[in-house]
Amino acid sequence: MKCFHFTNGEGRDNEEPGVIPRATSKVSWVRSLSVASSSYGTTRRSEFDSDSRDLSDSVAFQELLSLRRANVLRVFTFSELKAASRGFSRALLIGEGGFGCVYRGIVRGCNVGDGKMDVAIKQLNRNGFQACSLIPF
Ligand SMILES: Nc1ncnc2c1ncn2[C@@H]1O[C@H](COP(=O)(O)OP(=O)(O)OP(=O)(O)O)[C@@H](O)[C@H]1O
Repeated sequence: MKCFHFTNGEGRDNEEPGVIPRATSKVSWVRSLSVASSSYGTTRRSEFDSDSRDLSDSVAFQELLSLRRANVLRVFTFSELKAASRGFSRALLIGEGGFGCVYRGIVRGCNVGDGKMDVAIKQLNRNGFQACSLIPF
């Protein structure tokens, strides 16, 4: 999983937001986000298999860079991610990585399909950087 730290959307060049494309992309509040996917809304579970993951992450990173350049990225607030995962419900826990737990969730208002998207949301450990991440599921 790639992690990008940023502050308010006006960050340094090396601060890449982990976001989903959307027509409007104004940022009012952000935390650290991360994203790993090569195809929004159509991520296959096999992308998390060890052999394909590095390539998948690399493709996703390049895609995120081009989306950011096109200014069609949307940053989700902590509240949105919390709501999407029903308050980081243990019932929606789908995994755990070195930096925190990953929850399944649904975000709305995306510029894909019916506007709803299944995502994986990582909540970083409080002992590290307290933040969330969002990954197309
Ligand atoms: N997009 C996703 N779709 C489905 N399951 C996911 C997704 N992302 C993560 N998971 C699940 O959560 C687990 C932990 O994922 P994570 O990316 O946090 O692992 P990691 O790379 O080892 O963690 P870290 O980057 O914190 O070291 C995965 O093994 C997987 O089971």
